[in-house]
Amino acid sequence: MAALTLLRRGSAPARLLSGTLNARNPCIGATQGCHLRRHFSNNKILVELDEASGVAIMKLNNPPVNSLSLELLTEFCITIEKLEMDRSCRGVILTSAAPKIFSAGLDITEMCGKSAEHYAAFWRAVQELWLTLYGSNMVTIAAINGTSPAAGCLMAMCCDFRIMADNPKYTIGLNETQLGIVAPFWFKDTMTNILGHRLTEQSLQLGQMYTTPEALKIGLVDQLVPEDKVQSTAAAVICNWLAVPAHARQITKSMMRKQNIERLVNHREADIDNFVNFIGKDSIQKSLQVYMDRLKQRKQ
Ligand SMILES: CC/C=C\C/C=C\C/C=C\C=C\CC(=O)SCCNC(=O)CCNC(=O)[C@H](O)C(C)(C)COP(=O)(O)OP(=O)(O)OC[C@H]1O[C@@H](n2cnc3c(N)ncnc32)[C@H](O)[C@@H]1OP(=O)(O)O
Repeated sequence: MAALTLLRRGSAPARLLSGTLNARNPCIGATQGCHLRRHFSNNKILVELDEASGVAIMKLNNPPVNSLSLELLTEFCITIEKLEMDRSCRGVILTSAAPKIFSAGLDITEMCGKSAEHYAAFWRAVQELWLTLYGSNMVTIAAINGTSPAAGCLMAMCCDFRIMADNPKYTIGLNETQLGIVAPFWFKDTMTNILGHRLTEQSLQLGQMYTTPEALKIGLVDQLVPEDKVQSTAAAVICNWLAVPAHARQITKSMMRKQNIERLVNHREADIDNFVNFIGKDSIQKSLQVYMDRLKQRKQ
């Protein structure tokens, strides 16, 4: 099921009309203390939905580093789709349950020593995550409470606004070339829409990981806050976004993202074939193995 919410759902006005929230200030219920919270979780995603504010906090919970395994990717998409269908939910704050790591990106072990069928299923799930999150009608805020390489950075870039913990140890960026692999065109397109062509080219070629002040300076993140203020800032920011008339905001979001989304939708199978051919090459498998070995050696 291709999750192309922004394109395929003509539901913005319906969602707006059926909302239980104050149209001028959707967070007003929350500030008046009428909290109705629903918790639900899959194995690897924790969700707390505050029906008064219409905001769900979605925590990645795949220790130790929130690597995006096939299982996590699948759960992620199911969760977003479930929230998207839930009339009491209008915004999502995406964050990590793991201390110091937002997400280590794709689970490299899913891309090593497996069958072509496995690589195809894995890549389809990665595409689905991007289509679901980038194409979401909901307001999405990334509360980046730790380091966020590669697909971790991609998830954050899919959101409408990025708040990062101002910790000198944390970094963020698309580092694929450092692993000897290549960020696909839709990773590139997502970054280009945020940073522009020149900076994206440089960033991707170098596989650059940015410190938090660097990320703020180039606009990869929108706001830096002390670590203990990440969640409260995200809650305040999402209220501002939810205060905008939903149908107008959603149509605008769709207008800005539609081209990129259509490009992947129209080339989805070719992109999977490319990935399977690329990742199955002996030289690429060797690069990934060397990278994993280095990661493990760092600890010794
Ligand atoms: C022509 C083009 C056509 C098609 C496109 C082709 C290809 C595109 C392909 C792929 C795109 C991929 C995007 C990605 O997301 S790749 C993943 C990139 N991720 C990284 O580089 C992060 C690597 N990890 C780290 O840097 C660090 O682990 C850390 C900074 C996130 C955390 O550091 P810590 O010191 O806190 O923790 P560690 O001890 O390093 O790690 C703990 C544990 O976890 C394992 N691990 C870490 N990251 C991953 C990962 N991404 N996948 C799987 N496993 C990971 C690490 O090895 C440790 O395991 P052990 O405890 O030693 O068993």
